Amino acid sequence: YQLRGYVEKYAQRLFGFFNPYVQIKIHEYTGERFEQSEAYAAIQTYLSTNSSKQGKRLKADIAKNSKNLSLSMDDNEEVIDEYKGAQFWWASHKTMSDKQTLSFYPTDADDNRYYMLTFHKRHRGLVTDSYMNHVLEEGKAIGVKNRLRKLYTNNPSDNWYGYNKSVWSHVLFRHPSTFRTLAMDAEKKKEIIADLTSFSKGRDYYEKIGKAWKRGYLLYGPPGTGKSTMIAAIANFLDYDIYDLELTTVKNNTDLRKLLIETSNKSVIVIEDIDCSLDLTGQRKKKTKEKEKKDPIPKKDKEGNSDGDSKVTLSGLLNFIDGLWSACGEERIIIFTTNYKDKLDPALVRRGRMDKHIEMSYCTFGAFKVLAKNYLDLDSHHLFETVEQMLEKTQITPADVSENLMPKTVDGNFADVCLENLVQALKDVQEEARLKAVEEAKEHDSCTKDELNVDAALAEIVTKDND
Ligand SMILES: Nc1ncnc2c1ncn2[C@@H]1O[C@H](COP(=O)(O)OP(=O)(O)OP(=O)(O)O)[C@@H](O)[C@H]1O
Ligand SMILES: [Mg+2]
Repeated sequence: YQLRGYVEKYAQRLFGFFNPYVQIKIHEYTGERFEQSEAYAAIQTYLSTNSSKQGKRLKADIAKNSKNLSLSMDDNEEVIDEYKGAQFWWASHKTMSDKQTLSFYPTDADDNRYYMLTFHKRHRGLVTDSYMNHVLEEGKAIGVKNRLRKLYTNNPSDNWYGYNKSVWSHVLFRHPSTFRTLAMDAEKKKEIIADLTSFSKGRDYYEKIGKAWKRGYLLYGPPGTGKSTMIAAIANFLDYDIYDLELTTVKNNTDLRKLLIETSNKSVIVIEDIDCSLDLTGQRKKKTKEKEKKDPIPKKDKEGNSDGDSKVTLSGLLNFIDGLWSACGEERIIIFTTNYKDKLDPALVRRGRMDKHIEMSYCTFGAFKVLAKNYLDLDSHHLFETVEQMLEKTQITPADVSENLMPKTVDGNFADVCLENLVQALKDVQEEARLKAVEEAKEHDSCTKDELNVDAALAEIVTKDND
């Protein structure tokens, strides 16, 4: 053995002297952990694009968390990669382990796979400076594109230490909403898409300006105007995971922070109906304390629990979004939705926390045209003009419009029927609004009359008193 060791050592030295090539080995499993090394996985995905074109013997498999069948090199195959004019040879090898022991947990780790990168020694600088990073980043990016996306929800804080230890649980995220199907004015849509695109490509920019790579969106508008639909469209557009945070089940600020830490990069963190989730209308903490002083018995919340149930405070939430901890990940979008923007504390929606405020409005003609195209495959119709005129004066949500555009009968030309239904619905809404306005006017009238009466009565009393 000793002799063999010596011979190998010197033979390699001699060989190295004449051999102009450098080799780098990347093992599949490293160290004690039986977990595939990140570098190996990234290289595998990177090479899969190359090897599926060049390789003759390939392996097909569905990798963990991936939606596509991926092809990779079989053992002892080789592919050539080119980068900045230099050539790189990648080969996949396997060494059988010479351990004679039986393992309790037979894993793939027993036969050691590795990639061998070979390149000319004049490219050594290129490899250490940029090629390796290029391979890893590209590989990771392809991996992210191929992965199955997930929709997470937070487990109630109470369950974290029991049987189910994780703070988030997930299902696969499949929502068909896209920006194409989202009903909205074309201009506004374009602006949002541009904003998202520049965000997702903004790694260097955010680093340059010294800001954490995250962005806050506030979506506000009446129910049924497409806020949730927009969130799904954003996640689909950027290929991000979604974390749907249910604030009412988070016990306190520390737990909130823990949830934040456990989120992955490239994700959308959503808090829906932020105005209902917390008593954020109470402004900052000081004011609630003042209230408590006046009102020493703890108030009960909607479910009848006493105040101690969720102790997430406004300041806790502010820190969640924009505090020091919020920078512990990157490429994250935080979205709040609300029906009443004015109810929210200004500190919560200031720029930097909620960078972009998007109003989801009642259906406009532009939005209607998208719906008509989606639902009825129509670009124009003689009723469009009527609809346009009516939409200008009517407040109807895209949800109501789309309901009317769904065919309910099979007979007849259903585009005509649907549009007629819609016009009728618009008329109904207008009539309803008119009646409401009349009623309000009446009420207002009687109120002012009552006030006048009270004033007169008071005046009478005062004069009597004076007398
Ligand atoms: N802008 C829109 N584009 C396309 N579909 C829409 C749009 N707005 C609403 N819809 C349709 O109406 C339904 C309700 O929309 P959504 O759930 O997004 O409303 P929301 O604004 O989140 O309401 P809420 O405030 O009650 O949560 C969706 O199923 C969707 O199909
Ligand atoms: Mg919603």
